[in-house]
Amino acid sequence: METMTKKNKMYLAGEWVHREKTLPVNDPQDNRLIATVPAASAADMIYAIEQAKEGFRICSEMPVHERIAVLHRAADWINEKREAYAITIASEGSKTIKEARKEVRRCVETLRISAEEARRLNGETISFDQMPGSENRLGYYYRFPIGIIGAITPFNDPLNLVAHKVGPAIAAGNAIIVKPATVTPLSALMLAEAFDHAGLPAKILSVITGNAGEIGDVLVTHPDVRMISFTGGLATGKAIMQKAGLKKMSMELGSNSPVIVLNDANFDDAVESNVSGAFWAAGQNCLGVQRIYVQDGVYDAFVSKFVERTKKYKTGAKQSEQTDMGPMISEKEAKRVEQWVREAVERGARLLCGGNRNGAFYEPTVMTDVPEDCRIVKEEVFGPVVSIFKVTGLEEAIEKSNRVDYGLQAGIFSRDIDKVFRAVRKLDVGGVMVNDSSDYRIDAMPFGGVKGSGIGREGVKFALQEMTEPKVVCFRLTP
Ligand SMILES: NC(=O)c1ccc[n+]([C@@H]2O[C@H](COP(=O)([O-])OP(=O)(O)OC[C@H]3O[C@@H](n4cnc5c(N)ncnc54)[C@H](O)[C@@H]3O)[C@@H](O)[C@H]2O)c1
Ligand SMILES: O=C[C@H](O)CS(=O)(=O)O
Repeated sequence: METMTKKNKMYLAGEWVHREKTLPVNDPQDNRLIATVPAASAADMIYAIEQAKEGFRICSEMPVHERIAVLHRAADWINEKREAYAITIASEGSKTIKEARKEVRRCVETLRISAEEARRLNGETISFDQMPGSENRLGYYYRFPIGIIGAITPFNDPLNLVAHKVGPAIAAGNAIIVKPATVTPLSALMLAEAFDHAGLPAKILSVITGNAGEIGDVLVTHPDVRMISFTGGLATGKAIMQKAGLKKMSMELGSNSPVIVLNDANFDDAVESNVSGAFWAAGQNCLGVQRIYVQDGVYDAFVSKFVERTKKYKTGAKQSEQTDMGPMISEKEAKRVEQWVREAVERGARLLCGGNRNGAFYEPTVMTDVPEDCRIVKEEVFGPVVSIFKVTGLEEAIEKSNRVDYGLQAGIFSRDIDKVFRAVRKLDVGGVMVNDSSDYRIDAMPFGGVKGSGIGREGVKFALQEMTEPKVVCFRLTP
């Protein structure tokens, strides 16, 4: 399947280049080879960084209106070819074609918001005369781009999460080098195609494919790379931070999202929202619903309805319009989830549906009575498994929600405004979705978490702030 016009090439400082050594890109559904990409060397990454120095000069000197125009042209290109982009996501990754189409729409939105935020990257005047002795001074601060940004991205949203780094970087006037997930590089390369066609000057953007250890370490440790914008697992984030040394860090890491359902919740709404939130992208979603704390007055009815609805969630071939959920990213990951579920069941958990694996496919799975010290409760499952717990009330639900070393987003279903605001204040997370599951995001909102879920925020305006620095300018006027 023709997934991109620049087959078997990577985007190195504005040039499409082959390499003799290549890596396979396989469809996780059947392991079919769909493409090969260059296995870049450490020398390639060093070259990309060298070229990015000139790229940063070029981008930082581009008038803002030119950056805005490039971002909109790239968005236009992707929108015109949206089905090809969706097919690529649904081929190299584990999303269904329906899920992939939504990611492409969001990528277009992310680039357009980046263009808008480029217009709003302003400073402020400063009243220096607030201090005695500074009566004859005036000035301001403005924000300037920080230089070369190293972006490392995960497999599960292989297009939009790359756009969340490339869009703001270019909007702010930086140069950026992307090391996409080794298993899903094609979408990132197609994003580069869009910018190439949009007329982005050479050397500003590179998308370097290859083994993380070899090229990732170079990108992370090189002194001319002034920021690492990482999205991925907690363990990888920690490893990167230890290697990086003194540079800006944006860490969008793992999660283990809780949802609270109180007795007064809109019951059917809570069921529908959390089934979708749990099994979207086969649960390989940092905002995926992993734990649901249901108040005792509606617990039995909720569990029954949730299981009934889960059993109707259709697992199958990703390219079928009737499929709700595809495979996981690999059989290895599906086996890990299978093992975590088995551990829980052996320790007394009740398996109410799912629990079966076929290759990389793992059925949507619901458990109750899961011991709280099981990995599937404490760690990030990153798979299609939900554990439902009965609670006596809001305080118990909040306390148990906060017990894990993650804090990205949570959901709460209730009509009681006082209880909702109590949860908003006390849930130790970066976002609380009220009468939505934890799996709700728009690309303009601040996005990120606390504890093991990361450092800093994405969401375009907030990424732009992280990818720039303030510079103060003060004039002393002669009396
Ligand atoms: N918080 C968020 O916004 C967000 C969004 C999506 C995914 N995630 C998280 O990402 C994880 C799933 O994605 P994944 O499996 O691709 O994560 P991962 O940590 O395995 O890999 C992420 C990226 O890091 C690279 N990498 C791995 N080891 C590296 C190293 N030593 N040096 C440099 N780069 C290295 C990988 O090649 C990949 O490009 C989950 O934990 C999920 O919660 C978080
Ligand atoms: O996997 C985590 C993603 O950031 C969530 S979303 O796809 O951006 O909503």
